[in-house]
Amino acid sequence: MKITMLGTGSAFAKAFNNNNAIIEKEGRLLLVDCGITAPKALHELGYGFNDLHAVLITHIHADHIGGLEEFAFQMKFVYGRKPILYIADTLVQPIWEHSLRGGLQQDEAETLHDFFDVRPLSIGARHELMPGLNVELVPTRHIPNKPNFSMLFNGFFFYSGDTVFDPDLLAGLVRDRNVKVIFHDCQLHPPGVVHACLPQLLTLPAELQERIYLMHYGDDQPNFIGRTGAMTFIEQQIAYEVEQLTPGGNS
Ligand SMILES: O=c1ccn([C@@H]2O[C@@H]3COP(=O)(O)O[C@H]3[C@H]2O)c(=O)[nH]1
Ligand SMILES: [Zn+2]
Ligand SMILES: [Zn+2]
Repeated sequence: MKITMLGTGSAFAKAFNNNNAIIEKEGRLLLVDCGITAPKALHELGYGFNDLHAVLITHIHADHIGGLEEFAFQMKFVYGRKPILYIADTLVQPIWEHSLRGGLQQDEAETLHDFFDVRPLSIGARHELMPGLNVELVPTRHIPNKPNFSMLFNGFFFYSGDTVFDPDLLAGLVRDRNVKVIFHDCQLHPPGVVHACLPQLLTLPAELQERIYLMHYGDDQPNFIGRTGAMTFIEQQIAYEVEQLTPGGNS
């Protein structure tokens, strides 16, 4: 499985794009989140929306869904087909009513289903997203009373969808689920109120840190290179073979 971050920036970063990714498996592309900067970032990598097999959403914040209006309009009016939208079943109604409806609704296009082939994902099940790639939604804490999901891909690759520091969850993933690679959002400066912050992540034991790759960071990330313990910054617009990032892999 190959992953390329379209961006690795925090919601307010300007030197980095929004923290969205493309996962490639068996020749198909999955977009993981589609923030404000995603349309341009995709274009800069040589892709258009019609090249994507599907989009998967973690939660309803603009740096994760702000590009969906353009995605929907392009697919309907330029390419004439409905793209697959994978989203937690509990977010199907809110993403339309609280976000997309304002821009997308018009005569004869009254619902989310007029733009997307909606595939609701239930919690606690493993869902096949495309050949060779499955996902399990892991509810994570981000903003009180606002549903948010991290993603466990193929049982070994955990990708956080914006989460507070949760050392018990991380330890359990590695101990009980044999998770090998963790992409984790990282706010560089404390306090970590809605995201894990770097000083918190640095308290994790080395055997956890060595599996952790940091993303969703602020513009002063260059000042922190070499100050992340056994954790490694992921860089945007570089393709990584996830299997090679496992401890003992060839990274
Ligand atoms: O209660 C709140 C809600 C939001 N925020 C900021 O807004 C940003 C929205 O996107 P994000 O989830 O990537 O990061 C969030 C934070 O930077 C915050 O600091 N406290
Ligand atoms: Zn975010
Ligand atoms: Zn968020």
